[in-house]
Amino acid sequence: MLTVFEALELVAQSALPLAARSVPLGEALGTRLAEAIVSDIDSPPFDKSMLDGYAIDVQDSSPNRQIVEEVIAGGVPHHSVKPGTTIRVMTGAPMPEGANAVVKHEDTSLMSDTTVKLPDTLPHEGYGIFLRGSSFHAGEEVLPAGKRLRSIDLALLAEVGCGKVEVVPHPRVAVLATGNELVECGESLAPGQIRNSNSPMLVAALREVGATPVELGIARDDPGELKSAIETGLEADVLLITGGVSAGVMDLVPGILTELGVTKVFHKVRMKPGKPLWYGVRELAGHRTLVFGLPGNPVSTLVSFVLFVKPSLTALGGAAFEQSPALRGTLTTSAIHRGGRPTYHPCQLGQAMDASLSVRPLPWRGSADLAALTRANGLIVLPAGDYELTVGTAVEVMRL
Ligand SMILES: Nc1nc2c(c(=O)[nH]1)N[C@H]1C(S)=C(S)[C@@H](COP(=O)(O)OP(=O)(O)OC[C@H]3O[C@@H](n4cnc5c(N)ncnc54)[C@H](O)[C@@H]3O)O[C@H]1N2
Ligand code: MOO
Repeated sequence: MLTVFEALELVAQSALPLAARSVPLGEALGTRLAEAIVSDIDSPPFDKSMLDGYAIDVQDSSPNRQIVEEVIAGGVPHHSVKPGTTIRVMTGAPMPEGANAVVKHEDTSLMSDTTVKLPDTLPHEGYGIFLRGSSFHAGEEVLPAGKRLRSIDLALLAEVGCGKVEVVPHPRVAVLATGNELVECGESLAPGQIRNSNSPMLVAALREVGATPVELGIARDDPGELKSAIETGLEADVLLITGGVSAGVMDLVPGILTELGVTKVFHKVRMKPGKPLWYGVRELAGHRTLVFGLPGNPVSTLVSFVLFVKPSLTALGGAAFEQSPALRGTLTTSAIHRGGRPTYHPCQLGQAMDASLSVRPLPWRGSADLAALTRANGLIVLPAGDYELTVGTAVEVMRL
């Protein structure tokens, strides 16, 4: 059986960036730029007043000035500032010729409708003005290719006129739950039934990492129903199927995937939970779909998602295939491990008195004990073997 590391290496080989495409700015949040962005303008595009007040020449010593014009944001001055005169400007208005500072409105007093008295001490030259091109110039690169776009980056793209941008798009990820025992969460349970908790969890986890979920509902353990749902799912960039990948009589998923042209890369990984994880790839007419058969138990699904799916999605989105960094913390209670598979054990991470990371293993009843995970904010990575770890032992942890 493959180790987690070996399996991750295989996934990384096929999780390659999606083809870049042009998207409207409103859809670009969280994607990575596929091109460097070069400005078509100086920023600001004109010398701009940063205050409501009076545009003056600081060399002019006249205490009172005649107001020859008012310029609002969006307007343009028609006069220049000459000795003994001033132009009233609003924040955002272009500065008139002949002015080299702005006096704040509240530091002045009006003598008449057309005369203003300036303070005894004038501001220094340049005060209250944002000079043309002082942020950047036309022709300058303002955002590099590969940058992940945050809200502030979208503001800059808008400023330089990019209504559409070339990005590596968010992966589309289909989510299919399988199993005769499953009903949707709004339904009451007949004997032997349980509610589908994997789909809402995966859809939300996908949204958290910026992927676009495509919900395919529940497919019964019926070859026809499974095949048709899987065929739809294969149109996405990634297909997540939960359940039906271990060794039971109804575990039909691997066979159907093979029939639909998905090439198996591996089945089973030495880890707990999540051992029956299945991974394959389909290439058809230039479209690649990564297919994860996630073990049905909700905790197994979650751990497999965190370890394998999440880094794949980041790589598809144009970044490196990387797991969130492993951290070191110190056990605050002892922990016992039994078994030949490394275990990802739920824990509560906190801050110790010396500001280091404290790790409290949580009581956990295995891969169907979803409730225990709601109390956890991390996983302890316990290596394979039979041993006991005492309080104070350093352990590897991952944040959830
Ligand atoms: N003979 C063997 N049996 C099992 C093995 C094995 O290696 N040999 N592996 C065990 C492990 S480990 C796991 S994990 C499970 C995984 O099984 P499957 O992926 O085939 O999943 P199912 O059998 O369909 O379901 C397992 C369990 O999870 C529940 N489930 C399924 N889907 C959902 C859902 N959408 N929401 C909530 N719960 C779900 C399902 O009812 C089962 O209880 O196999 C072991 N067996
Ligand atoms: O590996 Mo299974 O996921 O232990 O329950």
